[in-house]
Amino acid sequence: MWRRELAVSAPGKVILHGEHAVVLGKVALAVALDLRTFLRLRPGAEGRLSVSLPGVGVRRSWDSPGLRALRGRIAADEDESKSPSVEQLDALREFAGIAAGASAPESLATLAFLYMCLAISAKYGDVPSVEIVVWSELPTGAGLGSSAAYAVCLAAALLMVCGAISCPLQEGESTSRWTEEELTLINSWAFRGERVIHGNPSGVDNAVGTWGGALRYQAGKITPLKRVPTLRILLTNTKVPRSTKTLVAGVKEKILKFPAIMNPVLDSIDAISQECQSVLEAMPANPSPEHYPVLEEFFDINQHHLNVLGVGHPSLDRLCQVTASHSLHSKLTGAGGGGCGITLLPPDTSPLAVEAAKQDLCACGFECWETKIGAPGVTLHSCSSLSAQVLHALAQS
Ligand SMILES: Nc1ncnc2c1ncn2[C@@H]1O[C@H](COP(=O)(O)OP(=O)(O)O)[C@@H](O)[C@H]1O
Ligand SMILES: C[C@@](O)(CCOP(=O)(O)O)CC(=O)O
Ligand SMILES: [Mg+2]
Repeated sequence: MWRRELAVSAPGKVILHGEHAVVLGKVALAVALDLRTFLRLRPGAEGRLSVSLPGVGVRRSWDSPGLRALRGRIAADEDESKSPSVEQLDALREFAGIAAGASAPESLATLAFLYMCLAISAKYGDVPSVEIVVWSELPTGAGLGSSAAYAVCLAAALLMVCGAISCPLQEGESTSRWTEEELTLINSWAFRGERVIHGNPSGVDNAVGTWGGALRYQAGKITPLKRVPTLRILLTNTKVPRSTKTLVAGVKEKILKFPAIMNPVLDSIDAISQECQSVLEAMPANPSPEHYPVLEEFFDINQHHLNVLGVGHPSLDRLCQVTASHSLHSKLTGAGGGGCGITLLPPDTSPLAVEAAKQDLCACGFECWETKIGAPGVTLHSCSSLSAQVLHALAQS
C-alpha cells in the first residue's frame, strides 16, 4: 500500500535538428526545456485507482477487481516486441468506453494511462490504490514533447509505486533523482507509453524527458552532449493544432511513394544534425561569433527540407518570414504542421530587434517567449517544495 504524497516532474524538449528523420534511424539533436509536466501521487481509497488530467479534461476512477480482470486479458496478449498490440489496445478501449480509431487527446491520454498502469503492475506488483493528477506547463500537441513528458512522469510514478524502482527522496529533502539503471527502466516504459500516443515514436522525446540536458539520439543510442554553449532561443507557438501521429504517418507515406526523392532529404537532415553537433562542440573552446551564421544556415536548410517532407504549414512559413524581416533565422521544431518554431538569437542580436520580432509574431496571433535549454530530466519532489502555481494547478483537479 502506497503511503506518501509526492510529485514527479519531467521536462519538455526542443529538437534542434533531426525531427522526423530520427524516426527512420537518422541523428537528432534535442535539448530539455524549462517547461515541465508535473504528476502528483497520493494514497487513494483502498481498492480504487483515480486519475485526473485537467489539461485534456479527463477525470476517471476504477475499482481494482475490474482492473485486475482487464489486466489478465492484456497480460495474455503480451508480445515479445514490447509494443502494445492491437488486441491489447482494443481491450483497453472497450473497458474505457473509447471508440475504435478515436484519436482525441483525452482518448489517447486515458489509453496510455491504462496501458502503462496495467502493464507495469502486471510485471512488478498489484494494481495500485492511488490518486494521480497530471498537469503541465507545456502546450499540448505543439511540438514540445508534452506526450513524452506525460509518459515519463507516469512511468516513474507507476514504477515507484509498484516497487520496481526506489523512492529516492529522504524525509526533509525537496528533490531527488533516480540512478542511471532506474532511469533506463523509466525511459523504456515511457517509450511504450509514447507508442500508445504516437504509433511509431523514435524515442528521442522520452529520452530527453528522462535524462534532461542536451543529447544526440540515433536508433535508441543516447549520447549526452557535454560541452554545449548556452544558446539563446526564441520559441514561438503558432497555436495551430496538429497531431504527431498523423504527421509521422504522412512522412512515412511520402517516403514509400517517392523513396528515391525522399531518402536523400533524410540523409541531408542527418548530415545537418552531425555538422551542427560538431559546431556546437567546437563553440565552448572557440567562442567566436562566426559560428552563428553557420547555425543559422542549418536552420534555413532544414526548414526547407521539412517542407519537402510535407510537415510545413502556412503559419510556420509566416513565422520564418516575420523573423527573417528582423534578420533572424527560424525552423519548425517537433512534428510541424503548425505547433512551434524556434528562432536562434545570436549573442550580438540587439534587445530592440528581439522585442520588435516578438511584437510582430504576437501580431500574427502567435505566442512567443525566450527559453532556457538544458533543464534536468525526470525528478522526484516533495509536494511542499513545489511552487504555489504548480500546487494550485494540481489541487484544482
Ligand atoms: N498534461 C497532459 N495530460 C494528459 N495527456 C497529455 C498531456 N500532455 C500530453 N498529453 C497527451 O499527448 C498528446 C499530444 O502529443 P503529441 O501529438 O505528440 O504532441 P506533443 O508531444 O508535441 O505535445 C495529447 O493528445 C495527449 O493525449
Ligand atoms: C516528429 C518526431 O521526430 C518528434 C515529435 O515531437 P512532438 O511530439 O511534436 O513534440 C517524432 C519522433 O521522434 O518520435
Ligand atoms: Mg509528442
